[in-house]
This record gives sequence, structure tokens and C-alpha cells, in this order.
Amino acid sequence: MILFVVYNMETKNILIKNVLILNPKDNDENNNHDHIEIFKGSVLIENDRIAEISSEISSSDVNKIIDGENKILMPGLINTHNHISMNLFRGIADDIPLETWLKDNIWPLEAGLNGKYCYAGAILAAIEMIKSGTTTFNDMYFFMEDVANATKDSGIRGCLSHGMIDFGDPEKREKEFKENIKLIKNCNNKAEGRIKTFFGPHSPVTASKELLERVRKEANKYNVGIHIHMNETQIEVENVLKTTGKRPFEYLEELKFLGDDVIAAHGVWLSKEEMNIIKNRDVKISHNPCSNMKLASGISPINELLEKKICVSLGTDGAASNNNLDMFEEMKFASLLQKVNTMNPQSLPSDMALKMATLNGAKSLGLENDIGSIEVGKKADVILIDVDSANMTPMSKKISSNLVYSANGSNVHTTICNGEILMENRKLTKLNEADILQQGNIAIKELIEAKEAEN
Ligand SMILES: CSC[C@H]1O[C@@H](n2cnc3c(O)ncnc32)[C@H](O)[C@@H]1O
Ligand SMILES: [Zn+2]
Repeated sequence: MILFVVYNMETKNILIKNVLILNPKDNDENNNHDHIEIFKGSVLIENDRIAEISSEISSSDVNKIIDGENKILMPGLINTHNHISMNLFRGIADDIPLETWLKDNIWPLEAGLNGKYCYAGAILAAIEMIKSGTTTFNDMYFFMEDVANATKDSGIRGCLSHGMIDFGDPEKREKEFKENIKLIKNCNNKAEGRIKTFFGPHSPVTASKELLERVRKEANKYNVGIHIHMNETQIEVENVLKTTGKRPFEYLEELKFLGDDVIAAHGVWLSKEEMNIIKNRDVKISHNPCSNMKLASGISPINELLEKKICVSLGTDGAASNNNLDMFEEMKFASLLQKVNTMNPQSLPSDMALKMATLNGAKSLGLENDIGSIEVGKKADVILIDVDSANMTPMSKKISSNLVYSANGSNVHTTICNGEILMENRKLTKLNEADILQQGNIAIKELIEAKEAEN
């Protein structure tokens, strides 16, 4: 006898009723500078996608109803530069410039990492992101298949790359390619499509010309993007100038490395010529204002990049240089830093900061057809902000003002990614927070003890 198993393919749906919907828009083509639309309505999520947006949606046949009263519904935030396992290193080395921070503090500790520790740091970071409204992150680090497991287990969306460093050593280079290609083969489009993979050459200082040239070829072959640190400090720019005779973006242009699939983190020290290269090649810039300020790397000329209509998104960088993953803080600091840099309070207004943290993030990762705004057919990656709190009262007529200048991650009430509720009324639905915090504390304690035993 043949037994057929009939799987229950019942639609899972969620209705968010009577909510203030905030949606970033691309109005540049019409010369309209209004970057955000706001309206009251209801949103129906069917399985992993937004099925309907309307002033009135019937609640019959709906599995779950969320009352949107006193709430703002907006796209989940997109953090375009991170090293999430570095949550273990929060507060480990503060008040130090990048070069010594890396060489004397972070790299010696990273030498003791393994897959278990990277999972522990990554799942801890996933909790922090879910609780502060981030639904997508872009990551470059080690043991990335373990980070993929944490991404899978947490329900969040991640773009993952293996951080490749060869310092010109051909054997090391070969190992780095093996590792990144294995990640692509094993993890691309896994976890219900929530995981995408990238190549992750660390920077033009730590990755050789041969590595960078091969990354371009392999990225074309595997049809994946490239995530790289660029022009973060003056020292880094001087190093590249010394060894190649060119500034970093000019060097990569010569190598034919650049393209619209490249996301460059930082872009702090940029010449006019480099900005033109970025524009011509449609390279995406991930601006990390908190990390740049904390490591005293400098101030990226975001105003000029935006004027050139370069796609700029926001990232936190790792928790060891930030020291948190709260994208609400990143929006506020991005805005304030440009105001003080240009001595013009109109620089980088709140609407633009919101767009950078959502729609521009999606475009930077090649995911604009799926995420970054609230539209029928897009993935249901959305968050609800509770406005019934002291720091959100009174509500400005300009909603983005409260969200960028007054809010923080703890105002996030509900986080939904890929149509799944990951946090509701600040309670996690999939992860055991106490256990994960404990595992994080154990991991960093073991790492430090092992390091001390070595010395
Ligand atoms: C090779 S994996 C990533 C590598 O990058 C290090 N890192 C973390 N933050 C930064 C930063 O701001 N600039 C350069 N490198 C950074 C991290 O510790 C890993 O070693
Ligand atoms: Zn970084």
C-alpha cells in the first residue's frame, strides 16, 4: 500500500489593523524630494509576504490580529555593515584608534574563536537586533556557517560573507576562497530564502591585488555581491597610496573590481575623484557614524555623496566599536554628524535618515524587490513602534522627527521578519533570551581565560 502524506499548506496570515503606516519612497525621478509617505490603514500579511494594504480589511479567516492603535508600522531596519559575532567583544577595547584596536586587542582575541563562540555571539546579536527593530543585517566575519545557523534559528534575514585576509600569502588566499565558496554553496538562499551570501575581501590593505582580482571573477561566476571595508582611516588611504601609487577607490577601479554589486563600508576619506568613481560604478556606501566617531576615524562626506545621488545606507559595524547594534541611534548620529560637519542644521534631515536605514539598505544589498518598504508583494519584514511612551510624547506633526531624534530601539513593540513574528509586545517568540545571554557570557569568559593562559 502506498501512503501519501498530505502536508497542510494552510495560509498563515496576520492582520495589522488601523495603524499609521510609514513608507520610504524613491521620488527622485519626479524631482519630488518627499522621501516618506504616511497614511492610516491596515496591512494583511499572507505567509511571508504583504498581501494587502487598505483602509479597511476584513478580519474573517485571519489567524492573528494585531491592534495598530498608538503604533507606527514601518519597514524593518537594515543594518548594512556588521560583524555580529563581535557582540562577544562589546566593551573589550574602548577609546583606541582603529589600527591598534585591531592589531593589539581584537585580532589576538579573534585567534581563539571557533564555530561555537561565533554562534554564541551571533545569536546574542540577533536578539539585540530583533529587540531594536533590525530585520536584515549584512555581515563579514569568520565561521560564517555558524553565523548562518544563528540566522536560521533566530528568524532574521542576513547577508553573509567570509572575511578574506591574505596579506599577499598565496596559501592563505587559497584557504580564504575555499571558505567563502563553501559558504556560498552551502548557505545561499537557505533558511526560507532569508540568507544571501557575498564575498568578503576585508580591505585593500589586508587583501592582495590577486585576491581582489579573483574576488571580482568569482562574484560574477556565482552571481553574488561583494562586501568590503574602504577608506576608513587616513592611515589606510596612505598605505594604499604608498604601495600602489593610487588612492583606494582609484586602485580598485584600475583592477576593474568595482560595480553595482559592491557594498563598501565606511568611505570616510574620499577624494572628489573617488566620489566620481563611486557614482559612475554605482558602488553602494555603508555609512557607520557611531563606529567612525568612536574610533575617531573621521567624518564621511555623506552630504556630498547624497547630493551626487550615490546610494548611502547605514551600518553599526561590530559591537566592539559602536558599542551596540541600535539602528535608531545610527540614524540620529548620521543626521547630527552631517549637521555639525556642514554647520548646517538642514543637512541630512530625519526623512533621509529613515530612507537610508530602510530602502537604501535594501538597494545596497540587491534586495529592493523584496524588502525596504511596505508594498503589496514585498516580504513582510516590518516593525511596530509604540508611540505611547514618554520619549515619544508629544508626537511631532513630522513623524520621522520622533523616530529619528527621539526614539531608540526599546520603542520597538513588535518585529516581524519574512511574515513570522519574532517579537511581540517586547517578548521574543523563538529565542530563549536568558539562556543566550548566559552562553554569551560563558563564551567571552572562556576566550579571555584561554588568552591569559597563553601569556
Ligand atoms: C576578516 S573578518 C572581519 C575583520 O574585520 C575586523 N573589523 C571589525 N571592525 C572593523 C573596522 O571598522 N575596520 C576594519 N576591520 C574591522 C574584525 O575584527 C575582523 O577581524
Ligand atoms: Zn567593519
